[in-house]
Amino acid sequence: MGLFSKSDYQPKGKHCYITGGTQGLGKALAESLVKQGAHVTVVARDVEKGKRVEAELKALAQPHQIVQFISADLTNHKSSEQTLIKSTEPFNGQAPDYYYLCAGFSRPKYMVDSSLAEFEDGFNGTFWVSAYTARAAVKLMVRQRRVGRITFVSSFLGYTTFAGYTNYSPGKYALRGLADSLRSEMLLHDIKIHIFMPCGIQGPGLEAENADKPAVTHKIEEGDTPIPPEYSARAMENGLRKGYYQITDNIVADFARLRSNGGVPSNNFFADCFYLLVSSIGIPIWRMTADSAVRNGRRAVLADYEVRGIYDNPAK
Ligand SMILES: NC(=O)C1=CN([C@@H]2O[C@H](COP(=O)(O)OP(=O)(O)OC[C@H]3O[C@@H](n4cnc5c(N)ncnc54)[C@H](OP(=O)(O)O)[C@@H]3O)[C@@H](O)[C@H]2O)C=CC1
Ligand SMILES: CCCCCCCCCCCCCCCC(=O)[C@@H](N)CO
Repeated sequence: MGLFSKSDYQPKGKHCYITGGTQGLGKALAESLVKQGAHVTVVARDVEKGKRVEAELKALAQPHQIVQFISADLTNHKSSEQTLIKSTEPFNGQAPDYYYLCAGFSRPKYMVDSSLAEFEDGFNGTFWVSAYTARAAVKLMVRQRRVGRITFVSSFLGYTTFAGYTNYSPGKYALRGLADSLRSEMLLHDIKIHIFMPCGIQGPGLEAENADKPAVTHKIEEGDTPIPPEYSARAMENGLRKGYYQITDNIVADFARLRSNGGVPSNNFFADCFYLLVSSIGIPIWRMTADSAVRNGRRAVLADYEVRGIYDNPAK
């Protein structure tokens, strides 16, 4: 977007559908959108928290703005579809305009230590939790000949990954595959697709995952300083305003973006050439440090497995 041309990202008066809008990034976004004059639907599971957030958002809104919370588990495709339809009730059945797919969760663990359920929950809670809603949204919008935009939320760990994220990165990488293909298809219908690839975001989600994060995973992440959800939401909306397809929240993520990007549209052609050049040297160096952090953690992990009787025990 040029300095004097108006961005076509204009939440005012739009119906914004925010999954995971009751805390962290999604809640910060909901607040920002309400303040900009949007109608907002927030979706998450916990009813009590949802009602509380709905009241907080209503307090920020003008009387004509619609603010509603709907409780649903979005890892289920039927509830994902029904929830979207339900959100259209105050709008005469018209599909929402802007979608922000923030719902997600993360419980880092070594694969050796994960149950099958934890492994599957990881993928469901990162991929299907957004994919079902995206599918329902494009079908509804196209059927109604509506235009709009869908923003997925992946992660820095959707570009590159390391020990501890076998149940998280696969779904976050998969979201990138989905968004890349959908972006191309939606050129047919003038529906804009974006994907946000943030680094650490402070809040209850991160606190919960840090509570039992493997030491090696912690160590590799030392170089990243989590930012408040409001900053993260602002980075996302800045990218939307500029019309970026892949949106990052810092320069390190831009290095990862250029090193792992499936040939998607550039943000800024010349800046992207620079990021690619620097990352061609920087990323391999970073990978050496990450791998050595894993090797340095080896002794403690193997000793722990010895104590827990993992070795030569078919039941573990
Ligand atoms: N925090 C971080 O460091 C980073 C986070 N991300 C990603 O950004 C997004 C936001 O993260 P963060 O701010 O930490 O979010 P939180 O973990 O704090 O909040 C997650 C939100 O999603 C909702 N949610 C989770 N699972 C479901 C489900 N199955 N159905 C419906 N709603 C669900 C939660 O509500 P409820 O539990 O009531 O359903 C809550 O509102 C996530 O997708 C995360 O993976 C990316 C990079 C870094
Ligand atoms: C030149 C290259 C240098 C690279 C330095 C990189 C340092 C590692 C950053 C790891 C950041 C992880 C953030 C995402 C967290 C996330 O998604 C989880 N919290 C899940 O919720």
